[in-house]
Amino acid sequence: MPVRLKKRFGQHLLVSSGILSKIAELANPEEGDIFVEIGPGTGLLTKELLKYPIKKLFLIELDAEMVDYLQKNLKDERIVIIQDNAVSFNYNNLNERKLKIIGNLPYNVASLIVENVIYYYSLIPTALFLVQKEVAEKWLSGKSWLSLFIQTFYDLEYLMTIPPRFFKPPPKVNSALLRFNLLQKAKIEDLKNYKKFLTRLYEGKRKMLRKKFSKDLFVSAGINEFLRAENLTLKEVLKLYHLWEAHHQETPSEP
Ligand SMILES: C[S@@+](CC[C@H](N)C(=O)[O-])C[C@H]1O[C@@H](n2cnc3c(N)ncnc32)[C@H](O)[C@@H]1O
Repeated sequence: MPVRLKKRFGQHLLVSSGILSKIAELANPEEGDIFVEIGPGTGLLTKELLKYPIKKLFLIELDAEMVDYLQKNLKDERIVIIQDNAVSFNYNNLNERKLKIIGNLPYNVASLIVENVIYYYSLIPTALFLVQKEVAEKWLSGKSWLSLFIQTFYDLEYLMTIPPRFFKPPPKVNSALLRFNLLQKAKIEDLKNYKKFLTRLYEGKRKMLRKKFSKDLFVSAGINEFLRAENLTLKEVLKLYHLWEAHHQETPSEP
């Protein structure tokens, strides 16, 4: 029985077999790999991945009806189906040391799902995500808190654009496939604190830096306090964060 597709779960299934097999290939599945697929839906991409000699494939799907469909239709001893929310999923609970992630993400919560993945970066050397093209461009831009948060840990590669006609039902927008490659050096220990700093820095992007943190912070970092967050490089943001973290500078300067 076919499954009823639900808008609230962002269910736009990728139905082009050529593109599905290309995406699986681009995920670079190797013998012995442990994969996690976020939002497997009816399992079309899942089946492509299972053609490779991977060791295990965890499927995280929120929709109970899809979970039921997968349980009945996908028979492979390497899969573990988990009904859970990828926005808050705890990857440590899988008890694996290394996970490769793949997902044609539900567009309404793609940013939240990716933010959650970043908290587990030390487990995840690489990830492949299909998202709304505009969202991919935002993550690549280096001009939003999440873009900086992602790029602190991962190098992003834009792999391809996929037009609406390859999905069922077709979304209104183009989609983009992005690869995340873990950067060698992790530079941050307290990611929640880093998020707190970044969201404050990028909130009201047009505001000058001096409105957001104490002037001393910018003097210590040698960064012009009259600049705006969107003008900063990742290196400068990290410099500011480490100084802020060390000195707990909280108060913005006087106007
Ligand atoms: C865009 S569809 C992709 C389906 C399939 N992978 C494909 O490529 O055809 C997104 C899938 O994510 C599931 N989903 C939506 N929100 C979710 C969440 N918060 N956590 C996990 N899965 C979710 C939807 O039910 C749906 O199956």
